[in-house]
Amino acid sequence: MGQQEVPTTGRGKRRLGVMGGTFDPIHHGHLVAASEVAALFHLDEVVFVPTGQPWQKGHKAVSPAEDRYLMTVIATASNPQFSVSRIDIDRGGPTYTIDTLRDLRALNTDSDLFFITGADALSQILTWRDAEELFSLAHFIGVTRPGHDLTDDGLPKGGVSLVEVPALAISSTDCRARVAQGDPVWYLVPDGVVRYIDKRQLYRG
Ligand SMILES: Nc1ncnc2c1ncn2[C@@H]1O[C@H](COP(=O)(O)OP(=O)(O)OP(=O)(O)O)[C@@H](O)[C@H]1O
Ligand SMILES: O=C(O)c1ccc[n+]([C@@H]2O[C@H](COP(=O)([O-])O)[C@@H](O)[C@H]2O)c1
Repeated sequence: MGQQEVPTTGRGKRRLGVMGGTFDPIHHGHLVAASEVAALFHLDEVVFVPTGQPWQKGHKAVSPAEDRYLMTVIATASNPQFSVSRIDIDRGGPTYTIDTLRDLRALNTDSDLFFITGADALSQILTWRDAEELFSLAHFIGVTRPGHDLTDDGLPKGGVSLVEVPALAISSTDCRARVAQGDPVWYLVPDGVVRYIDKRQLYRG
């Protein structure tokens, strides 16, 4: 892992990383994964795409999309390689990565796409809508995450790379629980996100 061959890009094409997530809230696990993959895969940019309605999290209450979007903007603003897209929020309805990738390809005809996903999400990918078509739209990069096995079993050969990233045992679930209990989330999420959670009184239960 980490030493895998970097897939080549079409001639003259930009290399655009895509980091999808519910980001409720965005934390340093997300940011380190994106930064590490950007360096290893020579990406020109990583676009963070907050979900509109994450249909597989349907049983859990999710914060308003605008709050998740703004926290993602705050967290990524200082990195010139990072940007944030509203496409999944503005499309409306449940979020499917097949739509994310189709839309991003249409908007970025000069780019090859690299979809970044943690080990937990990668292990669920065959349950996603139109799973078999996903791999024709982007190269998938699975990253290690503490507590989860990283494997490409059952996934198309050549469609997925597996990468070891610095282990950060941080989850949005844990951040929300900490805020609800009055515990600090300093240094688990960027400072501006701590301030935003406080200002908007998110996760107070
Ligand atoms: N600590 C981490 N290390 C590596 N990848 C991560 C980490 N946390 C999240 N990811 C990956 O980032 C993407 C978006 O994750 P998401 O926004 O659902 O965060 P989460 O912490 O898993 O949230 P929740 O706890 O609410 O389920 C997913 O592909 C997920 O696997
Ligand atoms: O396409 C799907 O059916 C699908 C199902 C579950 C998750 N995803 C995507 O996986 C990414 C991480 O999702 P989540 O719910 O773990 O925050 C995000 O980009 C989601 O849109 C996609």
